[in-house]
Amino acid sequence: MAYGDGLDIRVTDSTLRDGSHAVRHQFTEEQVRGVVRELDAAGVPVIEVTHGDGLGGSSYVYGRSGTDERVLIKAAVAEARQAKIAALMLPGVGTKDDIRAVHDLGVSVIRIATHCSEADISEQHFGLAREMGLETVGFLMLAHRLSPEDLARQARTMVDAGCQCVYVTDSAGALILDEVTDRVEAMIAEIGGEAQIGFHGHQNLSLAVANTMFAFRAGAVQVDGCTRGLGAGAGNTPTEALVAVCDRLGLSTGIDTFGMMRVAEEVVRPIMDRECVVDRLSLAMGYGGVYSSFMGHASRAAERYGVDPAQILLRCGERRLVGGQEDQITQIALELAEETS
Ligand SMILES: C[C@H](O)CC(=O)C(=O)O
Ligand SMILES: [Mn+2]
Repeated sequence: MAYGDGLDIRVTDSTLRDGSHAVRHQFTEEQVRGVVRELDAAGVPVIEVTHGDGLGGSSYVYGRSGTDERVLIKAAVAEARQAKIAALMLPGVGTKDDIRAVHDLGVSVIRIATHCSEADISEQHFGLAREMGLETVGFLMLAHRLSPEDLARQARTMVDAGCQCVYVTDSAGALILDEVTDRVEAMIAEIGGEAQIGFHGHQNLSLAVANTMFAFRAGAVQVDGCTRGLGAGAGNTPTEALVAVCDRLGLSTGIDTFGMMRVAEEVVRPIMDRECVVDRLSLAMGYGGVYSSFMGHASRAAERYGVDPAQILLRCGERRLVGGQEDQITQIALELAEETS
């Protein structure tokens, strides 16, 4: 299966959205301009720019943005010559007014994300986005928590509402190879022919590139990466490594392999606080199936209450917490502090 438009796979680079988690939502306008300019020149077809938790995410609970995301989005649109600019929104965090506003700023792809079992909360947003002529993508987050068949049923809800591509979103970096294949295949059986399938990977179990290739082989034609892996938790599928693998396999992404390597090293690495790595914490998250963006919150709560961040994260996994329940991380830290006092 191929994406079309001469591409086998269409890559969306989410450095300036998922990477926002890893820099505590402090991207500056200058950084966004620089990264967009270079990714665009390397041929990246879609670049996502938003607060890490999507439109409207700047808040006490999720973390305040250093620069208003609309300023960043406007700057990204101004810099892009060929790339489409995408924005992510989570119904309830953002609203339909946010979709209208970023459409007016020049965003052309809207990606609407829900927990994997809650697709129905996205219906009105897909409807509005299609009426406005936006390209639509759906994210079924923490996709490891549902069976392939149940996930496919959720994908059906999104497609019926107007979604043109549904992503298997491995928010915890918890899926392992065939588990990706099974989910993509189940979605193809349910919505193939009506919509495309995508895959968004995290690196917690060191499988992001391999999982992405398993997704492609099963029929996914849109995939995500973050340059230098800059993203939540252990980071995301590194775009430059993904592009190099596709190149070696003769799959066209439209992206310049060596250009991407340069952007990763010379443009993105210098704006990172630290490398995104598979360490004790991020690996425990992949193992325990914990939402990647909980890592920063857990580290801060652990420091504040003098408890082990890995224990916080493992408890988040046991309780099957989902995005939006970040306040419970503090609650768990307090419980652990009480248990050990
Ligand atoms: C809002 C989340 O960070 C979306 C995402 O990238 C994921 O679930 O993974
Ligand atoms: Mn992610």
